Amino acid sequence: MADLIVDGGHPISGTVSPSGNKNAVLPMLCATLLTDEPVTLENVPEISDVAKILAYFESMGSTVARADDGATLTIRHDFNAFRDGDADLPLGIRSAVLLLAPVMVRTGTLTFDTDAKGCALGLREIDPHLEILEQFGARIVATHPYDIRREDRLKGQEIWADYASVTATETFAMIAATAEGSSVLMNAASEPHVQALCEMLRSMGAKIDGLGTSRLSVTGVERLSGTRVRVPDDHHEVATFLAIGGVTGGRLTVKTDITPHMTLILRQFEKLGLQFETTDDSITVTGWTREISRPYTREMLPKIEAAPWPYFPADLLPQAIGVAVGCHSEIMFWNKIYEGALAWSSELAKFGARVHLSDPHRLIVFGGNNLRPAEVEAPYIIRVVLGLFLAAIQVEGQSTIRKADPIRRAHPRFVEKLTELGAQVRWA
Ligand SMILES: CC(=O)N[C@H]1[C@@H](OP(=O)(O)OP(=O)(O)OC[C@H]2O[C@@H](n3ccc(=O)[nH]c3=O)[C@H](O)[C@@H]2O)O[C@H](CO)[C@@H](O)[C@@H]1O
Ligand SMILES: C=C(OP(=O)(O)O)C(=O)O
Repeated sequence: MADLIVDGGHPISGTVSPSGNKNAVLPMLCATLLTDEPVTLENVPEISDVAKILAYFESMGSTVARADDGATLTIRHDFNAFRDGDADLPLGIRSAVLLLAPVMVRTGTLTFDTDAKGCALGLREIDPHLEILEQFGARIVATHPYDIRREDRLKGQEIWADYASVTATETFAMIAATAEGSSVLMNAASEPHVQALCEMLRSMGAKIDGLGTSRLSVTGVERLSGTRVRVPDDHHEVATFLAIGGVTGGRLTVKTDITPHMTLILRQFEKLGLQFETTDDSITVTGWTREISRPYTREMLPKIEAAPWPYFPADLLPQAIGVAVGCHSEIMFWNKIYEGALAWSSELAKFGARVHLSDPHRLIVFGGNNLRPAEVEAPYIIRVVLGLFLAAIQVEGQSTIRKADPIRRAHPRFVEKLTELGAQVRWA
């Protein structure tokens, strides 16, 4: 495990381009299994989760060609069955669960023994995925390890999910695209990455309606073709860079075409005193007042709530918390999704921040802290490393974030990009 050494208190200014969205590229890579034709993906981030999925493809005999820009991949699969011993799905990443649907559609057989655990945010269940497979007609023959099979083409279904799950919605879309007849998913997730997968499937010939809403309807087609598509920029990374620029007193511009997806995200960071200017292809952080916006309802505690899209994303809550520790007054953070995503907040006390974990979902950050550099340890949660980084980078002096490696799962060249913008930060 590697540590991040952060020399805080220096303005980070300039212009930066964000990477492709990890949570978009992973389902898009998995969807390449739905066709025998080549698929080209542009703006692919060089991250360890992508490397694990590509290693799995190559172990199955698929070809992966990388263009000179390093970010354009052309993938072609020609296996249609597992050979003995080849069926190990990659472990240790949540998106392993996204291989289940396309492998089932492609080969008719699934054997695996993984809980597809990702970041340590609480229980990461696989039940919604298995339920969808079963509802479309696959049979669970054995569990732990799992042996799941289908005899015929999967059959279209109307499903009303318990909750709007990102990866389960992606599983649904990948199965329904070529299932017989029509399918509907109520309580579908609608995150930008879910929309990106559905747009990719459409460009392969799938008939999908309801993108960006909670009702996805799909008319199954016999086969999907190859395509060439671009992975969207990562809205988590866009917001993170802007926050880093703001808390260091810099003026930082992020070049991106995803400003329409950033409206609520920027509004929540504005509650923390960050100031932005937006154009069609860029967002600039221009200042940080440290003042939390006061609600008109004077008795109410200001709050930022994270929930499934179009709410503020749970994967941005740690970064918002990392900004809030430097503000002048108090604000509550409410993670409506995960029951284990806030325990790390006790590390913030080492910077001199005062926080109170009200229950597993709600955290109050008190303002007016006299922050100091600290040595802290990150849990296995990508975006918490960024939250701790935001606390460290705003304080003058040297801080250390132990076990910071999880950011390599989503944010390529993070340290290099920040160094180019004037940050004093390095791996150790
Ligand atoms: C590879 C990938 O894309 N990972 C993302 C995906 O994970 P993932 O798809 O695993 O997350 P889900 O959307 O399934 O939600 C995770 C867990 O939250 C709980 N839950 C969720 C929604 C809800 O309304 N009620 C509820 O209880 C469930 O216990 C569920 O197991 O979406 C999460 C939520 O945006 C993000 O944090 C992850 O980065
Ligand atoms: C929680 C995350 O990832 P995963 O679901 O892959 O663990 C994340 O991307 O912040």
